[in-house]
Amino acid sequence: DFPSGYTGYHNFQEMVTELNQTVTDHPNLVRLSTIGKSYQGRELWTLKISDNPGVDEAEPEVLFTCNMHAREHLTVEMCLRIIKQYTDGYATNPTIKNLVDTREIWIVPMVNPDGVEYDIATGSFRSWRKNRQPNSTSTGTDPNRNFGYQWGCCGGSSSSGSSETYRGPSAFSAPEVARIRDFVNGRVVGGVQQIKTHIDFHTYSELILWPYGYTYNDTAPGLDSTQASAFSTLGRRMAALNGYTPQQSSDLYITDGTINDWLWGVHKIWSYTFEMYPTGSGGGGFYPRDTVIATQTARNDSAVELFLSYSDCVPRIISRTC
Ligand SMILES: NS(=O)(=O)N[C@@H](Cc1ccccc1)C(=O)O
Ligand SMILES: [Zn+2]
Repeated sequence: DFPSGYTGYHNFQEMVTELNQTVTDHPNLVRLSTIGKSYQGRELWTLKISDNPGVDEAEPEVLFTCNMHAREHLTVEMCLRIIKQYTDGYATNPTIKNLVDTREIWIVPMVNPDGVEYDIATGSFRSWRKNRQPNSTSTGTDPNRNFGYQWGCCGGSSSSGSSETYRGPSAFSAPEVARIRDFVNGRVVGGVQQIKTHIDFHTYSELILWPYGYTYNDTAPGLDSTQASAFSTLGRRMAALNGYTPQQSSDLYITDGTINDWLWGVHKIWSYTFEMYPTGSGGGGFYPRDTVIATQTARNDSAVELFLSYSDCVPRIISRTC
């Protein structure tokens, strides 16, 4: 489990308990489901937040994913913060009520539960990143290099099983990644992808990133200059609210097989990565103490609210219609 100084972070069971409590507290606003199992058989729990959550209403859908990388424990706290804000806040905050009434919000708080539990199993952090799936030479596939858009195309991942950025033997070889694929593919209704926007929360560096990661070019097949402008405008507007640095993800380094590139490349979902606190190892790197959780999750409240407000039509932010 988490060592002293870190007990405020949620392990897998504590996260599940929190989700179950939310269902108890807000039965008319949420539905809890699983999109399948991790490699070791842990459920990939997913919470839907909306008015009439038992009905698929003709409303834009938004996806939040967290804790894809095991050691990035602050991110499950970010997903739990969003859950709390948009359920507890429903009765008292008209802005939140309007967003919940007019959108369907999907939250996967722990994409990589096996990695999370492995990282904390001994009571001392192991700096584990990947999932816990064996490979030919070692253990672990990096879920954020295993998605099937430009998979392994461009030197943005590794073919070595021991590497922190091992892409897997094939796209979607990681069960956790395949389950996200299946869930998103399942949201194509009448030929139209219902999910319009997505944020994947990571740590650390305090950045807001947008596609493509596989190329340095601002535009590329499937991403024209107008779309690039919408991505960067919304990214910059959110960064102005949380103080992170906004940039195309390849400005950081080239990556291939990321969730962002697949969601945009295949589904045209406006997909971002938020790299959370701290900026550098000075702030505790991957392991800031639990005393920062409240401030560093609330720090994103207004950015998330702006994001949700544009989730019906992101190009509206540059005065375009959808
Ligand atoms: N969280 S992190 O330290 O792993 N950094 C992320 C950064 C990242 C995230 C999404 C697209 C490009 C780059 C990574 O997957 O390498
Ligand atoms: Zn990460």
